[in-house]
Amino acid sequence: MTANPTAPAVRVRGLTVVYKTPVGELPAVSNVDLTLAPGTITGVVGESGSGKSTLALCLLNAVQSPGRIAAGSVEIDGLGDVVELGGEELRRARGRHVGYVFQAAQNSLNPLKTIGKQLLDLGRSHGVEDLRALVRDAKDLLARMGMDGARVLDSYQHELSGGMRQRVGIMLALVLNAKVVVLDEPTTALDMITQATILRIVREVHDERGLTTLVITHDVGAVAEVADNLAVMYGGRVVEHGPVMEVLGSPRHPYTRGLIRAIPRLSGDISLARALPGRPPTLGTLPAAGCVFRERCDRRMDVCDTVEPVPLTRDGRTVACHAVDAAADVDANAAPGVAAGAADRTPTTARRKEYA
Ligand SMILES: Nc1ncnc2c1ncn2[C@@H]1O[C@H](COP(=O)(O)OP(=O)(O)OP(=O)(O)O)[C@@H](O)[C@H]1O
Repeated sequence: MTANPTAPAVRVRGLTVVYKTPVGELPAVSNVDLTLAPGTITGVVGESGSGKSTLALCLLNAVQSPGRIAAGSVEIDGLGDVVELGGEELRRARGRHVGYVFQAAQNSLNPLKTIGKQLLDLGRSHGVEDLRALVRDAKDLLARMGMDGARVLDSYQHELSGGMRQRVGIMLALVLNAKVVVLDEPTTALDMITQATILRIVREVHDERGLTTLVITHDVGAVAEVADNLAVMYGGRVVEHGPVMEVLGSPRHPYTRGLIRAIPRLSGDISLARALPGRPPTLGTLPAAGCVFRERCDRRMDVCDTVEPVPLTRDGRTVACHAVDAAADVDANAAPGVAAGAADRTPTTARRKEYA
């Protein structure tokens, strides 16, 4: 898996998204920094409500009322800060620059038009001149996903199964040749075998076309198959981010460890799988200060109640956890030749930059 350096980078900085609730606006995504390196696939995992879809919508500046982007930027190479785009510029960017498969894509097709008609509408609305080539490309993508392209294009959505509609959604996200592709739960309506096939095709198309891809999923196992990097979200924060095999192989954040421990095993000792105790926070139950994960954490310290941990990057891995920082400092202090400043625990933005 070699990343394509000509693909666009995506830089999310200080992103905060709030939703209006009866008790005021509350953050679903809080001050998130996340870079998608050019030509890589980044998986985003986390329990329901952790903010994955909200973060992904920001790549298209598509957060809908009662939500809004309250702060931050989403810079995409060749496009600029998407948060600043509006009107016609934004409409053109969607589909052309950023392809998107929405969660429940299988339900988002127009029931009154054939898939082929919707494909042509999409092409025309983006000024595609060679509509024949567009249809050819669509058929090719559908065939790769195991479908009869001509038949599918002649069908209405009710004539297709949920899994077929989901694959149509993936085709529509890829067919305009967008260089940034966001897939929100792309395989939920598919059985296990088809999921694996679709993710393999996503990987192939990603490599062939030199894309930068974000894949949101609940399925930690599936993401290991397809992603280069993994971001773990909890309570609207990215609590850990790094190369997928490293994050899954030696998770540092207690939440990542809990998520991995909770994966049911198909072989070996089934009793080793342990559900993470407690429940993820909702917008209303998110603590106003301190670490959002502390109530469920097995490494909770006093500082976690009052100070929110700042994401620190070491050895290409970003983790937001006081306990991990404390342990790393012990190691750093034990190692000869390490700068004394590494033991400074002051959680400031300046410090974050220094590590990043
Ligand atoms: N339209 C909305 N109005 C109010 N709150 C919302 C709205 N959409 C999302 N939220 C809240 O924002 C938080 C993040 O939701 P989001 O859908 O981004 O999470 P998610 O990780 O994608 O969850 P899932 O895996 O279930 O899709 C949740 O607490 C959710 O209840």
